[in-house]
Amino acid sequence: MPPPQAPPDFAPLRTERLVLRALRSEDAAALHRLVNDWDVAKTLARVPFPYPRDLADEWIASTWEQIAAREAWHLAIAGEDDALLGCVGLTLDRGKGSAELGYWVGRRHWGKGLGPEAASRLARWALDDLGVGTVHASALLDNARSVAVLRRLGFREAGEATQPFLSRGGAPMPVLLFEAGPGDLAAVKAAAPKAAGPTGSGPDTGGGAVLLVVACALVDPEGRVLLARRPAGKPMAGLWEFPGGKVHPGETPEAALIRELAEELGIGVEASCLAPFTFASHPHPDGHLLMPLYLCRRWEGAVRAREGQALAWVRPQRLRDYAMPPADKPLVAMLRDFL
Ligand SMILES: Nc1nc2c([nH]c(=O)n2[C@H]2C[C@H](O)[C@@H](COP(=O)(O)OP(=O)(O)OP(=O)(O)O)O2)c(=O)[nH]1
Repeated sequence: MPPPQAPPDFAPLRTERLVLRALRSEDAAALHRLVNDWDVAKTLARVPFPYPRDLADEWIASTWEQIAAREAWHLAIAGEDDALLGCVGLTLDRGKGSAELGYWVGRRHWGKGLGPEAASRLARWALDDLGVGTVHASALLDNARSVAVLRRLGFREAGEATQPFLSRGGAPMPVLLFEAGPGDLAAVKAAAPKAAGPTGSGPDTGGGAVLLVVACALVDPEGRVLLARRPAGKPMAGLWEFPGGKVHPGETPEAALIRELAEELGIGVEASCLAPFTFASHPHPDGHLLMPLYLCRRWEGAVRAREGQALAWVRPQRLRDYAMPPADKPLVAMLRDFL
């Protein structure tokens, strides 16, 4: 049978913000641009780096064959405007009645939870519509963010393994294995704050989940405080904030902050150098924000913007010149008095 020349007739899967559809020939240039990026490729076992442009065309055609043969569903993650944001894939193991799930999202679209949103939709489709009993997934052992995402989706840890990574020239890399059955993912559906939407968990109802975010005022030897600007595409983009982020399930606030400071600023911080200072408690679209703020004057390495965010070292008296989220207002006043 000649290979298919056009995308198969696959009924797209939809999520709140995304469409998961068959890849098209026109996606090749965007796919190449997004995946030919070391920060994306390094976490993927089956993607070479650098990624040749021709491979994008070949890969897209091969996904059509796999869908037609009902062997694998490698789909485009598309936004509301149909633009390609990343890919999510499912490979069936008919013999075992299971499927392997994987996904990646282009760097410029990170930080919005798009990968987990796509992955959980495709995993549910595998369990509900394809009828597999187990969905497997894996993450590099040192990729704390991916590991936390899989746990948050409801995946259970199922051991460790070593897997060759094409992106690293075939080098064997330690990975954590995960699996989920129908019950696991159903539980996540109920627990995911974003899936509940603003109606069920609105800030003023008092019934919403508490969103635990940790933040840090890094203070340099001149007494200036570091602010970071929220990048375009994130909620509250353009506002200045204290570096930090959400506490993942199973993490302590200190561990979460150490992880965020390493990811965002490339610095190493000891838990003993994080001094609890105060906290913010404020309504938030995803529930109710509870944000401990730590002070830190000692860290390892030079602060640099690892996620393309603007950074500013600001004298306490000038903090009020920077537009910040409403939750931060009382924190700024306390810092000004204290420093
Ligand atoms: N880091 C930080 N977040 C703040 C501050 N003030 C404030 O309202 N927030 C809010 C903004 C966000 O809604 C939330 C932090 O979530 P985030 O999306 O930045 O967290 P994250 O880095 O874990 O990102 P992601 O994985 O969800 O993309 O807390 C602040 O000073 N620092």
